[in-house]
Amino acid sequence: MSTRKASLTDKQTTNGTSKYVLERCASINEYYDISFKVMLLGDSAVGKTCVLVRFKDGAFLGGNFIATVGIDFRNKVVDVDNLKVKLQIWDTAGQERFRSVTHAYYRDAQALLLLYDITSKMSFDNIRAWLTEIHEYAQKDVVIMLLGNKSDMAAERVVKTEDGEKLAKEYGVPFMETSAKTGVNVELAFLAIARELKHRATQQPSEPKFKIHDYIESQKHKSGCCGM
Ligand SMILES: Nc1nc2c(ncn2[C@@H]2O[C@H](COP(=O)(O)OP(=O)(O)OP(=O)(O)O)[C@@H](O)[C@H]2O)c(=O)[nH]1
Repeated sequence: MSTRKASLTDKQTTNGTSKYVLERCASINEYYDISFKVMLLGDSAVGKTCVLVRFKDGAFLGGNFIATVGIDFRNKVVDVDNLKVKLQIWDTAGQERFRSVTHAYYRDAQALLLLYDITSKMSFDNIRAWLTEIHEYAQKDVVIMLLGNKSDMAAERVVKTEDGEKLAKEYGVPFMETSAKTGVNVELAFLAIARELKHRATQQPSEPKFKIHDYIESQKHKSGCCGM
């Protein structure tokens, strides 16, 4: 189905190397004002596909693990301050053999959600290597968020919450523990990214700067949730 663009471009800003266009677009199924590309990265089996499906469909993909081949994407439109923000979310294959395919997509992403699995020390240790790749291939001003997934698996946990927090602090990126199984913090992660991107794109110099860390903390406390 084709998307009709109603040529209502209101505003265009440049921010470092990235360019955002505020546009009003419509199709029968989808209506949005502004759109951004978000990529999910991290080792195989950390739960990237499950986090995306939880956010998009509100469901958990349990059962047999089927590894992503190459790259896949899904769209979701969310409301941010009366604007319809479309997130085009690219789910990448974590397996090493697909890296050269996924590298080609980094440059177009405005935000990256980098996942590890709290029950896998190796997936956590590999985060530094992922960040090196990101710095090599992604836009300089890309928004990065670190997520420690599978927070429901308390008995199998091998990565402490504090270690995730510490690493995120070292790289200056926001951090949350999520569970695709229970849904904890999944929506918050995407909404925080949507807000950050929307603010970057539309912010007037007179407006106060959006602070993603503060937003996350305030929303966590509002919903009364924590890492679990
Ligand atoms: N308990 C629990 N299991 C999860 C969670 N997220 C994912 N899983 C399970 O972990 C396995 C891997 O999940 P996927 O989402 O396919 O992993 P992926 O990161 O997309 O893997 P690749 O496609 O190979 O990169 C599946 O068996 C999921 O059911 C979670 O939050 N909690």
